[in-house]
Amino acid sequence: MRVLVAIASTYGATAEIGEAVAAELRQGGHDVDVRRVDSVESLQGYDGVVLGSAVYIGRVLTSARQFAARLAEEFAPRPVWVFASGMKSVTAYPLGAAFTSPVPPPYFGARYAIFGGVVDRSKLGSAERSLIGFVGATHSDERDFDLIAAWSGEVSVRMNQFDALDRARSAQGTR
Ligand SMILES: Cc1cc2nc3c(=O)[nH]c(=O)nc-3n(C[C@H](O)[C@H](O)[C@H](O)COP(=O)(O)O)c2cc1C
Repeated sequence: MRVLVAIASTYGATAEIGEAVAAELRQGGHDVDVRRVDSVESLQGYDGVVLGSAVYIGRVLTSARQFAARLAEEFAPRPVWVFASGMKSVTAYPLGAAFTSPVPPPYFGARYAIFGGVVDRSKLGSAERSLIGFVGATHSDERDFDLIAAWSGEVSVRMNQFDALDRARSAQGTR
């Protein structure tokens, strides 16, 4: 499957998670591009999408929501997987199907995997530094790349199932 990993990231932690997801999908035989959400003008040429965003003050980034809204019509026929990176409500292993299945819109409305992210105080301004205590996020790197690989591996298998179904439908002329 030709896959777009579209990322909304302020300080780069989620972008690096996106690269790790892409590496695992490539291992599964998929052809993958990782791009910032703002730079994607169309989903033409992609069979599926992984959308990942950082969480700030209890919400995924506006750019991720805008991306989903802006290309809503193009998303419709494509399977979409969603993850977030944050320091709270991190999804535990083992991952259930609810976390590894493609999701319908609105993309951050249903259940989705939340991976531990990064808070690097040295990159933050004074307002953000005072906010991290308020939201309960602490200075650390909580990314679990084994968990991210496990999630991506399951997503990769599901993508292959979609691909097989798509081919079968095309062969029968029902697509
Ligand atoms: C000001 C600020 C607010 C944050 N608010 C939340 C939050 O509400 N919930 C959460 O889980 N993580 C929160 N985080 C943690 C970020 O989601 C985490 O650092 C994320 O990995 C950052 O990704 P990025 O480097 O791609 O921007 C916050 C971090 C900062 C700096």
